[in-house]
Amino acid sequence: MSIPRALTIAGSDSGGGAGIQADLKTFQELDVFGMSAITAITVQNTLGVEKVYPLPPEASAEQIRAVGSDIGVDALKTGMLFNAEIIELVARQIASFGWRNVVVDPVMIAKGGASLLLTEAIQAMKEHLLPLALIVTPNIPEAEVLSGIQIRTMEDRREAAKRIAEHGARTVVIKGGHDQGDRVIDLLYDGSAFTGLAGRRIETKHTHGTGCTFSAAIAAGLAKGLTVERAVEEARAFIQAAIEDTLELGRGHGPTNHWAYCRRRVQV
Ligand SMILES: Nc1ncnc2c1ncn2[C@@H]1O[C@H](COP(=O)(O)OP(=O)(O)O)[C@@H](O)[C@H]1O
Ligand SMILES: Cc1ncc(COP(=O)(O)OP(=O)(O)O)c(N)n1
Repeated sequence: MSIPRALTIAGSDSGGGAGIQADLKTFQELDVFGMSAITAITVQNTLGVEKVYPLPPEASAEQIRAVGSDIGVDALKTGMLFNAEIIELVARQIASFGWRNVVVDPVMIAKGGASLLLTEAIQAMKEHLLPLALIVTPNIPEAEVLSGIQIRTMEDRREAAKRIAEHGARTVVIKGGHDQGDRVIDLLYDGSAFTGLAGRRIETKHTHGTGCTFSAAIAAGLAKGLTVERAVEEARAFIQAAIEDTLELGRGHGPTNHWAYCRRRVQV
């Protein structure tokens, strides 16, 4: 039996709730062998990001080459990439391996307001990374930046998804974690049709790393051979359980519970 293998190309979160740490926990919980290429080290806890130390761009590229040429990659996700040089080298590696199951989480700003992507790197993301994406998963502010339009209504959200798809991403999922009201709606656009995936908004401040965890769960599903739609569905179930069964860690925005989804499955 072959073991599904997934790679995360992202930043390290010392607090363990987001970034590489969240991704590897998610891969492990979803029965996928996880590997990492670290792009930056953040000094971070539930109170916010204190400092960012980007690694030399070649360090990211070499980690990708090392695991790709030896262990192999069934699916990958990108997270915090920080600058244009890292984006360009990462995109070059992905293209040279010909990997197709690519999930791009266009991480820009942490919930506490720290910048995780330099403004001048946005163009590089559009130009070099989005054309390689099977799925791109912006939250609402990221979708505004990538599409160049303000999102107020569902119609705006659909228009933004279309514009983001024009950069070459095959599927766009605009996440609804920033929605107001009692529902969150993730909007999926596959280049021709829209699907609104609605769920109950869970009232909690402990949502640190939701976007990282969601995109990692999608990558895990793709690594296991799920379709895009099924991988997104399972990722939604995974993150909802992780938000609901809160861990109450730290004094700020705490991490989600990466054990919750599988523990619930064992109980039923
Ligand atoms: N309070 C919440 N209740 C239910 N689902 C949520 C909540 N916050 C985020 N989500 C879900 O978590 C996933 C990540 O979304 P989001 O928080 O918008 O990403 P990001 O961390 O990039 O801002 C989406 O599937 C979204 O619907
Ligand atoms: C190292 C690192 N990568 C990404 C993020 C942002 O994660 P996200 O899932 O968008 O969650 P919040 O920061 O919005 O809570 C991060 N903080 N650190």
